[in-house]
Amino acid sequence: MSTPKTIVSIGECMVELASAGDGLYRRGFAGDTLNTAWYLRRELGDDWAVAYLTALGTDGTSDEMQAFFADAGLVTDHVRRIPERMPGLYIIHLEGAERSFSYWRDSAAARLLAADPAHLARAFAAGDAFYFSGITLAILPPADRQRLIEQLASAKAAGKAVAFDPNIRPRLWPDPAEMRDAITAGAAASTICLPSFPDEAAAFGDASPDATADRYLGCGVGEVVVKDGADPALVATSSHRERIQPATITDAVDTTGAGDSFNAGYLAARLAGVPAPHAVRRGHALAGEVVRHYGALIR
Ligand SMILES: Nc1ncnc2c1ncn2[C@@H]1O[C@H](COP(=O)(O)OP(=O)(O)O)[C@@H](O)[C@H]1O
Ligand SMILES: O=C(O)C(=O)C[C@H](O)[C@H](O)COP(=O)(O)O
Repeated sequence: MSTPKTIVSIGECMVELASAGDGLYRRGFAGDTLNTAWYLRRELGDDWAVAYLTALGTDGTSDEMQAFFADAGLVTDHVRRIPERMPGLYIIHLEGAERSFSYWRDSAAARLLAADPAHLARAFAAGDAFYFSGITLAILPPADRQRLIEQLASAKAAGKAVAFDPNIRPRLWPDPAEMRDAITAGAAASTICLPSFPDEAAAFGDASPDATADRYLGCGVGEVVVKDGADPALVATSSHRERIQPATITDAVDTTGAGDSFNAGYLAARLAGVPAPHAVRRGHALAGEVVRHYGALIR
C-alpha cells in the first residue's frame, strides 16, 4: 500500500461537560477542529492519515486527552506539551436541542499552538491538506495568528487543500472589527470555506446565503458551502450554485457538533474526489446522525 496522505486539523480541544440529565454531566473531550478531525478519521479510508495540531499541558488531564486523540486513530506528532498550562473546559447548556456554551479557556495551553515557528513549520511540511476554524484564529495572539495564516497561505499557493470553517464566536474576540478582519484573512488563505449562515448574517450583515457565498468567493476561496441548520445548504463556486436540503429530523436532542461533523462528511468526500453537491449530502447525513446524540462526538 502506498504511504497515506495527511490532513492536519489545527485548533483547541477542551474538556466538555454535556448534560446527562438530573444535574449530572458526562465528561468528554471536544472542540470544533478536534470534532472534525475525529469524524474525518471515521469517514476517510486508509489512504489518509488525520493529524491534530494543538498544544496541551503536562498534567494528567492533558495526558488523558492526548491518549484520547491516539485512541481515536489521530496522529499526535504535532501536539505541543507545555508545562504550567492546562486544557480549557466548557459546559453545554441546552434549551430544547439548541445549545450555548460556558467556557473556561482564557489560559488554555492551546493558545500557544502556533507560538513555536519550528513546530508549526514541521507540521506544515508533513501535511497534504489542512483544516482550521475561526475559533483557531480567535484563541491565538495576533502575531501567532499571522504566522499561522502565512503557513496556510503558502500551503494554498503550493496547491494543497486548505479548508476553513469561520465558526464565528464573537465572545472570543476583543472587538467585531478584529474578528471580521481575521476571518476574512483566514478565508483568503483557504481553498474551501464552510460557514454557517446565521453566524455570518450576525457578524457581516449578509442578507442571504448567496451574499455569504459571494463574499467568500470574493476573498479568493474556490468553493464555499453555506450551512443553515434545517434549511438547505448552498454550495457555490464561481460557475455553479446548488441548494441541498437536509433530511427532516424530528428527534434532534443536541445540535453541538452539527457543523463540525457536516464539515468532516463533506471534506472526506471531497478528498476522495466526490463532486461537491454529493459531498454536501454526505455532510448532511453525518450531521443528521450527530444532532440525535448528546455532546459533540458519537461514541
Ligand atoms: N434541525 C436540523 N434538522 C436537520 N439537520 C440539521 C438540523 N440542525 C443541523 N442540521 C445539520 O447540521 C448541519 C450544520 O448545521 P448548522 O446549525 O448550520 O451548523 P453549526 O452547528 O455550525 O451552527 C446542517 O447543514 C444540517 O446538515
Ligand atoms: O465553541 C467552541 O470553542 C467549541 O469548540 C465547542 C464545540 O465543541 C463546537 O463549537 C461545536 O461547534 P458546532 O459544530 O458549531 O456546534
